[in-house]
Amino acid sequence: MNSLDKNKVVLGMSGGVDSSVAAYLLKKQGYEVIGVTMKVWQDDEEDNYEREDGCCSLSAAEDARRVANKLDIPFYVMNFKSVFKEKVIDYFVDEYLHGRTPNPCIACNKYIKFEELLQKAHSLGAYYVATGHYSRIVKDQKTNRYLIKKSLAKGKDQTYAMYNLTQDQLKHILMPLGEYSSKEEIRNIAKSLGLDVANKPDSQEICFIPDNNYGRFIEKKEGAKIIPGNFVDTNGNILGRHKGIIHYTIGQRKGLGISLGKPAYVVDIIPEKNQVVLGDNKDAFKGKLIAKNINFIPFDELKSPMKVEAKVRYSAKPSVATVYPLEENRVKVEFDNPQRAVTPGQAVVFYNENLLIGGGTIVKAFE
Ligand SMILES: Nc1ncnc2c1ncn2[C@@H]1O[C@H](COP(=O)(O)OP(=O)(O)OP(=O)(O)O)[C@@H](O)[C@H]1O
Repeated sequence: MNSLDKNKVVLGMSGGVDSSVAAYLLKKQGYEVIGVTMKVWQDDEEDNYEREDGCCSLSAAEDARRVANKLDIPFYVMNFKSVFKEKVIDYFVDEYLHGRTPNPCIACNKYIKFEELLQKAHSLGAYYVATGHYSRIVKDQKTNRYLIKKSLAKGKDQTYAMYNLTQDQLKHILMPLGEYSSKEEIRNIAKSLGLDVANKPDSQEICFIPDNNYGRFIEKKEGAKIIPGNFVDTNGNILGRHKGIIHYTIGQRKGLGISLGKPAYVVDIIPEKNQVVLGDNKDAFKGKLIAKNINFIPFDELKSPMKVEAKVRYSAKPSVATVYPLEENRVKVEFDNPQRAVTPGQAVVFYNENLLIGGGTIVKAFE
């Protein structure tokens, strides 16, 4: 570790405008920057890097290479396919098969970008790994802990997917975009540098499923295990047939393929019975949840109940709640106002204004 150079950083470059501008900003700050595009997504039969879309397309790597050339920084394409399959894709598929709704970006941040890529950075002698995420990492001078704060760009903040990073990871991460107040500013920097990625659209939610059809993606990989079952009402009465639990998520209304003469919403999924429970919109609201695999950022352990603002999904508004510590690294969260579509498998993430307090994986929601 002693031989790591604190002036050297490996930057994950996805060929988009954010990581391209991050390269420029880091270089301007005096860092020796090494650009890396990770190839992460692989298909069993075909090599999907050849496609024109998705973060790992050939064109994405070529975009990143062109930016690196223009900024005069070394650039490599590295193969992370097998670890990405194990830590992100297999987890993603398995969660759906068990009736939960996973968040692959959280797994990718923890295990790929800030673990595997960080290890690569260290093997190249770099102390830091950097990304174009909208998030701020600051060191608390009093406690010497690394804290995560929301980005200043409203609507772009990506801290939700970082709640489970450790202090050891955080001390090696740089995110130079967090201090900027809008994406527009970042695009303008790219334009002023003459980078042709300046107007590229934002990347979509799941990088390895470019058409967003995750049901088909899982079916193609795990076809045999997807078994149709019953839609039931909240009293357990059978309403009709569903296509397999992987095709549904809590709160879903569209694409149910059943007509009940009134709007119907998925309010629960019972994997043991292979059932999807349909109800009214009001049935999709829950006031309490249990979460596991809890990680806190400003401290190691929660010793007494804490008032926070909590988010139950990436796009949810933070809502006032109390977090109660439980055994086995779990918590109970009680919201002041019930939340819609609290979904097992998704993360609940706690904030105190701009400060990320921590979070965990939702196990169940109730009342
Ligand atoms: N395939 C990849 N290889 C290397 N780094 C990556 C890759 N995909 C994402 N990253 C890094 O993670 C950051 C956040 O990724 P995300 O998918 O949210 O992209 P984004 O916010 O649209 O950024 P960009 O505009 O740089 O694509 C990127 O800015 C980049 O630093």
